[in-house]
Amino acid sequence: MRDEQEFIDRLHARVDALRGVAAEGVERALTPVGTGQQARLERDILVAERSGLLAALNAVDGSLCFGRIDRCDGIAHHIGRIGIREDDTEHTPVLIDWRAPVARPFYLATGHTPMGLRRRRHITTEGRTVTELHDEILDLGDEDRTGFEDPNGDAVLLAALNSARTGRMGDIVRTIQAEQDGIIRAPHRGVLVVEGGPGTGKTAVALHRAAFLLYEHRELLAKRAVLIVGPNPAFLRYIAEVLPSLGETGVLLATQAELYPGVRATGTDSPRAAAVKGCEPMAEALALAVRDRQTLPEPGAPTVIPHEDGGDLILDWEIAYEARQAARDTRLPHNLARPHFVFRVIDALTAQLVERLGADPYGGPNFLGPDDVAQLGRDVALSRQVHAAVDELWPPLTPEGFLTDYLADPVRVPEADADAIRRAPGTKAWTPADVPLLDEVAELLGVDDSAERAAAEAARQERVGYAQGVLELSRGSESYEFEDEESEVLAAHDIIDAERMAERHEEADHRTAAERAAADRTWAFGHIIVDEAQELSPMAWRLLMRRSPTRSMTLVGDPAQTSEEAGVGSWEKILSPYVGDRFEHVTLEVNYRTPAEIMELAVGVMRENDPSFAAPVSVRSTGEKPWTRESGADLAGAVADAVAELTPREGRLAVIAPRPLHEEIAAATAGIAAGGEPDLTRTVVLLDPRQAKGLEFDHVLVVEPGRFGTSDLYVALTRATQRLGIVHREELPTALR
Ligand SMILES: Nc1ncnc2c1ncn2[C@@H]1O[C@H](COP(=O)(O)OP(=O)(O)OP(=O)(O)O)[C@@H](O)[C@H]1O
Repeated sequence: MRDEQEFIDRLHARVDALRGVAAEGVERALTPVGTGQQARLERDILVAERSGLLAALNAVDGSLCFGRIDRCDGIAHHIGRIGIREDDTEHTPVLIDWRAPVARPFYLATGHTPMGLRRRRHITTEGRTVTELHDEILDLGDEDRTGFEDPNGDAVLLAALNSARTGRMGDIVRTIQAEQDGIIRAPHRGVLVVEGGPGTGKTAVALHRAAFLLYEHRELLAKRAVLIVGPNPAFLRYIAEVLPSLGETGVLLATQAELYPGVRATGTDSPRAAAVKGCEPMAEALALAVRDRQTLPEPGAPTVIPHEDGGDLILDWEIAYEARQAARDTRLPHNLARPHFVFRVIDALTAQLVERLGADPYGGPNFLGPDDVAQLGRDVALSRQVHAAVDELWPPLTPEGFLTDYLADPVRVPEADADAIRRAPGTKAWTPADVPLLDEVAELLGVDDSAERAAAEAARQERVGYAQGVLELSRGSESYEFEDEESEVLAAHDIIDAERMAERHEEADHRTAAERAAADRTWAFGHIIVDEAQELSPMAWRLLMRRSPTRSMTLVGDPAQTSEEAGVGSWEKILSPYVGDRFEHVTLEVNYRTPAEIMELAVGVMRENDPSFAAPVSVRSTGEKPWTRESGADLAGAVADAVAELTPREGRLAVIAPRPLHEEIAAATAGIAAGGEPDLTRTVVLLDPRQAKGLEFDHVLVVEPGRFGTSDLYVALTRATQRLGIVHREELPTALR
């Protein structure tokens, strides 16, 4: 204990020193140096790196080192959340990052396959104080004993599983199990699907895989960022601490609702509307609806445009049809093909004008020369009326504007579907299911950013102009100030030209890759991790696949817990359009959360419909049977009583009840956190099954389970790590009776 404490003290002294250096580094990197794109880019990267290092050092402070391996060859390594090196010329490692290959035996070695280890030690610390050691002897011939031997070797795991919950997920880096380690470090570069029942550690594994990939492919992922998609904001808050505790900060966590920059999807859809918006045929419907906006005048009823020469320009069906065909033939998105349409129309109308003004009444060649024709073309191109007529036929569209119109009057879908998704007049808020549609439409429309690019160039020119002014001033002042001196002093204009000076004054972009990615719809992420992947609709998958052109993804989920109607039940169905059958599929089989007694009940519910349903095996049992209680007339009162009984002294209790009962329960139960996004760190929270997805609590009270669908009930029953109670007034589902 004393040896380990000395080591931890030395380690922290080193970390404190590193923290000082990193803080100073950030400061220094922030002061502008050098000129030109490259220098600025390097500076930004440096700032991001140093800030990341600082954040990492701060985040892992609590339990920096958690293990040690002693090899048979006499070498020992301490294992921790991040790697730390000595300040010597060799940069000797003091603490090995858990992700380094050297650390791997810490997770994989067994008495049967010791991987060259003599002993594995788990070190528990509180702050900077060592409080416990657990040793496992792996070389059975070794007679040395430390007195800290753990006879079963799983005391640390069981302590972690039994510990009181805090309302925030913790990392599992101390106790990653061998089957999980294989997934976390999987070398597979494409799509990796991780399937497993409740509590098998899917979320934990996904987050540790993110940390591993950031370590293994640091350079690429620091530039391209990692995106983690979770089912709802409460879940993202629940997992938000895990990666920082592993020393990783540059990751973007988002729900589907946040994946379209500039839009906050605060509205809600009925399950049916969400299902229709999410289904695959929506893509085709939107594509056709965009084409519908490329219209033609009725044959025989052309658009007549008065022109300044006193005559009319006739935009008829033939002209528009040919222009439309030519524009469509470019296969460009709507807004980018539009200029092609416009040019064709202007050409045709100019030809009319040339014909009218320059025609030789005696049948000779046209009087007008190329310059006249060009001038007439410009006149047509500048005519407001021509533009109005063209806009009518091929309007410039924005994704938000188009989708607003579309949802007011959905076309190209069956009547019943149109009824389901039609927005009530006056509704403005976007819903999460609208986000993939906005993205789809943005793709179909394309962004004609020529105006923005022109503006950016104009702004640059302005900066150059300003810099030139400054340099001229300095030239002017030179003759004045240094008039009589034979000075060697270099003036500004001697060492820098206006272009460079302008660049120097450009705003430096100090955002991390994750921040930049969050603001850019067309960002290609280095890796995407999707949790509760079974819930995403085909339209949402289209959006995500656009964000991952390299198809480097980890998808975790459990089809048995699908609650969204739009969710895709089978991995093959989700993935075959994008990667065919080229994806890896692994399954986790052990349930680390739910005790065997509770799991037995939950599995019974699933077997009602599917007698062959297979569930993961619980790693522990508590001896406490779940109980059910009939409430009599006063359901809310019975819930309040049960809450009083179950509320843990330490840890958390969740009441999982159908949404319509929430108001009544919240009113009867003092101190319960309720609402759309309740604070999960409070001792007692009220949730519906969908809010409870992915979360866990020490104790759970399920209310009126007869009202839940099968998969929602399965989710609700599998949230507890210790005790489960059920209160009901209505009849119980058969499996719970
Ligand atoms: N190796 C491990 N060591 C310690 N705790 C673990 C380990 N693996 C999983 N756990 C714990 O088990 C619990 C369940 O893990 P997690 O939430 O990742 O499961 P899940 O498969 O995502 O569950 P669900 O599908 O129900 O959301 C968490 O508290 C997690 O910390």
